[in-house]
Amino acid sequence: MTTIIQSIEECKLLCRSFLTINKKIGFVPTMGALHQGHETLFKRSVSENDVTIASIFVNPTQFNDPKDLENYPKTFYKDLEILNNNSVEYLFYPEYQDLYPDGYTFRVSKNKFSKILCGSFRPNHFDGVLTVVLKLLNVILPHRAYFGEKNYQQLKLIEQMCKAFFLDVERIACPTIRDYDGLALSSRNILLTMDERKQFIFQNY
Ligand SMILES: Nc1ncnc2c1ncn2[C@@H]1O[C@H](COP(=O)(O)OP(=O)(O)OP(=O)(O)O)[C@@H](O)[C@H]1O
Ligand SMILES: CC(C)(CO)[C@@H](O)C(=O)[O-]
Ligand code: BAL
Repeated sequence: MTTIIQSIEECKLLCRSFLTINKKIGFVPTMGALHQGHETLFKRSVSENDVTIASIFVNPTQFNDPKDLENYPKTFYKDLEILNNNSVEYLFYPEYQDLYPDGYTFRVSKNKFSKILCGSFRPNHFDGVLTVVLKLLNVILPHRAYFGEKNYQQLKLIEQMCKAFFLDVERIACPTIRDYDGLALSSRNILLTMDERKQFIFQNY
């Protein structure tokens, strides 16, 4: 059974207790609405570590469009079933106030590479991503953290941040899992109309 942890303090205590007995922690950060793409990250972490912790947190600071944040799919009970079925031991499920006691006055800011590609049409998106990932890594102190290659720019920026701040975590890049028609699996796909879906498949190739 996956155990849900909401408090930062409880999560820190638990993770540090694993470290003192030399247990390797694998961490898979997500925004929920889990699918088979996420499942490959869970499976890999479970097979490579003593304990796996997933997080679900729809991080408001990485959304530049309030409608996108409002419409982001939420499927908590199905997510819990997926975590259980994949033998993920812990779900870290914090609230905004817990993760941002400073009200986002402190942040990780990356110039240059965060401003191009995806970052050019989602202003400040990657500052929000990097800030929340740094917070989560500091709470959990995992040996390994798992990220999808689907979000390639995100993956590269997280790798650069870990190097810049001397974080010990090993970053594991996982291949993109696609749907029957070739479209990369994505939590937001359930919001697409058939026409939008066809257009995205076309853009994929
Ligand atoms: N199809 C996929 N294959 C492999 N990894 C994936 C896939 N989709 C997402 N991931 C990875 O899972 C992690 C959590 O991603 P997230 O919860 O944002 O889901 P998402 O499907 O990318 O959602 P969105 O609709 O926001 O793009 C990220 O590291 C992401 O790269
Ligand atoms: C890494 C992440 C969990 C940070 O909110 C998010 O950007 C995601 O799910 O890709
Ligand atoms: N998986 C990417 C996170 C985002 O779109 O905000």
